[in-house]
Amino acid sequence: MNAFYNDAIRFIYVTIKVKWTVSTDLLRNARYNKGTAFTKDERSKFGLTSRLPPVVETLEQQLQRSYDQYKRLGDSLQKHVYLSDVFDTNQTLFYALVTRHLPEMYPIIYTPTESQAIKQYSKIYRYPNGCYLDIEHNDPEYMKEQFAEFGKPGDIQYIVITDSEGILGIGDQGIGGILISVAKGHLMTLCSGLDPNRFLPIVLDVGTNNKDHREDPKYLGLRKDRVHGEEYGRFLENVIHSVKETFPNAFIHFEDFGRSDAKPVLDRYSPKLPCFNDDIQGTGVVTLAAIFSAIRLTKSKLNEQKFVIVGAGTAGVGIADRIVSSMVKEGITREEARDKIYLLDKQGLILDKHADRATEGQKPYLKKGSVFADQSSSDEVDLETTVSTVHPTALIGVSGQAGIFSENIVREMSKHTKQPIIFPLSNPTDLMEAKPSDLNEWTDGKGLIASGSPVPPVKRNGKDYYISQCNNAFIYPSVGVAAVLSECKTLTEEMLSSAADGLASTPRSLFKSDDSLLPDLTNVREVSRHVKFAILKQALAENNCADYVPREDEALKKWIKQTEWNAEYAEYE
Ligand SMILES: O=C([O-])CC(=O)C(=O)O
Ligand SMILES: [Mg+2]
Repeated sequence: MNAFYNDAIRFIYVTIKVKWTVSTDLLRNARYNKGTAFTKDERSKFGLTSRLPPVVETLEQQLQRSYDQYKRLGDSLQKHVYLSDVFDTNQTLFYALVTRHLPEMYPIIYTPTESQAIKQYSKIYRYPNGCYLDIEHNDPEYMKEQFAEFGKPGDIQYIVITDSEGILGIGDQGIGGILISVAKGHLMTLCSGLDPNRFLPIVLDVGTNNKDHREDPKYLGLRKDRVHGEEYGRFLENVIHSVKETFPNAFIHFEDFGRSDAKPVLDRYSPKLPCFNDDIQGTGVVTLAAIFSAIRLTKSKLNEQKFVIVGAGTAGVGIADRIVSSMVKEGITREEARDKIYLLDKQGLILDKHADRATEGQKPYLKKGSVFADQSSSDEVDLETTVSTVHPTALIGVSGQAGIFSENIVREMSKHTKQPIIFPLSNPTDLMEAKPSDLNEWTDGKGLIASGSPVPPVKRNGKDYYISQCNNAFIYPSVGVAAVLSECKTLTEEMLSSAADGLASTPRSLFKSDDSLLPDLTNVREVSRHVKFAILKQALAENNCADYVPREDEALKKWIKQTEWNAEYAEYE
């Protein structure tokens, strides 16, 4: 009797406790929370009835309220914080809201507002955003335990890792870099349908040399000099090893690593496991796709172009390498292709005499200083001299130097080429190498312009010129999801080339206007299906693809669409 009584008490206690736990879990778990959209039945089943106002709403009604709240906010950073709160409380509502207002909210959750949020991370911090690994815990066993908190082996499919040294064009941001990993994940879902619950954002805190952060009493990361060299290498090796042990099928995306580590890290891991560097490969591929569109408009060939690339870091070298691969495919030698590309860093054109300071990635592009000896009064060859000597057909900026494409330079370039291709790609907006409206003016409307951050159309002489956004966001979500779907052993060069071809050959109906260089953001999901199709076809041709991937074109197209995650509420039993 006594035992029965005790059991009964325990039973009641456990039931209540379970109910209590479930209700708070459901409301506090952004993945499952539906807020006011929990049905009457669910409310009563999970003990939520008195925890919610009585009216049951649809997702549509919630979307309207959220959008009204969003509209009432003053500046972009406030809007960013608001959307982060929605994400942290109700993931379905977040993705449904941003999907509906993508062109408006994309610059808020991503570039350029993201850069303000990263700079101010420790000030605006409210809620942890992913996985934080610091170099003071440089132990693979510890790391595996931490990763296991985020899921079982099959749970995580896609991981974005940053070490925060080269965030956008704003450099070392320490712990705040977690938000670039988070933002990249949001776009994976919005643009290409990755299940957000299969995604893990990681920041590696190896210290920061950013004085502002180090001196900020609110700073949330390690207050020590950034670690480089062997210790850094061992730390990264432990991280990658532990990731692969815990989540063997996860694809790894490296983001915003510093210029000295980005390429060596990619070279170390890309032959061994499925991984990708967005700044080198993503920016390279999307820029090449925009170049393909531009030369289609100028009715010329890639091999007939001469490129001046300003900014010789990860993105600059990545773009140069991608152009070279395509030129080689068109039939010239690697050396001939490299001769057509002029790389400049902060000091100017990178010349043979700079071999000592050049990174491995820059070395193939060194130019003979003697060619410029007569043109330049100093030892260095600046951008103006390079442009007036070389007469480039394309000028690409990934320098982080606002305004470096000056009126003189652009007018000089325009004298020698009818439709100059000019891409100021530095992010965020205030770091662009020139304003698209100025470029349009200085080229008399003839310039084929694309920017890294979104800008409104340029209005001139009664005409609207749409400026395409040439941001890696047009490519990495498709590359990433295609790599996950294929379960490829490694991401090959040919798969990347097929991504550029896939993007450049998307149906013109998905572009804003005839002279747009890249498709319109509103159509990004549709565009991404074309790109994924191209990549998966290549993976199939290489036998680098799981057995379950359909072999036949129509079945493959259908399957790609079916695998996308959509922001809809599920019913709970
Ligand atoms: O995040 C972006 O907008 C593009 C990018 O990778 C960068 O600028 O580093
Ligand atoms: Mg980046």
